Amino acid sequence: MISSTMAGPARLDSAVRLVHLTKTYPNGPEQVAALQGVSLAIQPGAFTAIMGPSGAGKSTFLNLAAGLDTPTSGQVIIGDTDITELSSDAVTRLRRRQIGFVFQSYNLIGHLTVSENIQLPMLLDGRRPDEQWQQALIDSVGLTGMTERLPSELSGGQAQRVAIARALITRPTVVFADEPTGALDRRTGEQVLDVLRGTAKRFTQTLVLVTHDPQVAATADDVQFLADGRLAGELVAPTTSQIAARLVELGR
Ligand SMILES: Nc1ncnc2c1ncn2[C@@H]1O[C@H](COP(=O)(O)OP(=O)(O)OP(=O)(O)O)[C@@H](O)[C@H]1O
Repeated sequence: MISSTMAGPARLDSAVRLVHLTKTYPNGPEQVAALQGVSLAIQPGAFTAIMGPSGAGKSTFLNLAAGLDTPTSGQVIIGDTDITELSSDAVTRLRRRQIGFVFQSYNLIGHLTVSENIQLPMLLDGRRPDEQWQQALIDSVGLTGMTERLPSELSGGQAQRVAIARALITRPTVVFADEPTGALDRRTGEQVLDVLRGTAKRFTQTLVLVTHDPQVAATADDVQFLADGRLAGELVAPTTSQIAARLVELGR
């Protein structure tokens, strides 16, 4: 699973490795230190939840780890590639091939059908979608028969299933999800989480998920806590109440 002590030099068996990662945002004349030296290694196939109080740096962590944003200093290593050494075009290519990202707000393209939305990452990468794989994904996330609908004709849960299929169409090695159940009611959120976790397991993908919800985090292999931009402990296979207690300590 994860260990912050595993984040030292060269470990090729990590799916994602962060080394002394920092991110500082300008805020008028001041600077906001959103991440302050985070080192972490995540093993292939692990399901890791990231938790912490509001403003702790969770989204920043995820955006940097997924190559959506660049760190102020430190390294992000996906497989055996240090993406902080790549050009932005090369990061985009690597992201399109190895990384899937699921946002809280689905981020579907309104005038494209379900099927077209799912195919988009392949088309943007100049590749033809594998029809068998696409159908397997559609069936796997429970969208059979809905492929010609527009996003406006979907419920929130269905829209998030489309976003999950879109994240997986490129067969990424790592899937990052930022509050993927945050906009859904509990029952729909649980179903969407089952889909995300189930597909990640079936296709041996590493899953890194930011959540505020202790029940969601309790389904992970382990939970990493962030507070004030720093790692603030780990719980392996925790219960919901252990997670809730830790969040209270951190002043959620
Ligand atoms: N683009 C930005 N410009 C300036 N400051 C930012 C920017 N993005 C994030 N921050 C600041 O960095 C810190 C960490 O933000 P981040 O969104 O990563 O926290 P979070 O743990 O995801 O919070 P939440 O749970 O509320 O979503 C906060 O103080 C935030 O205000």
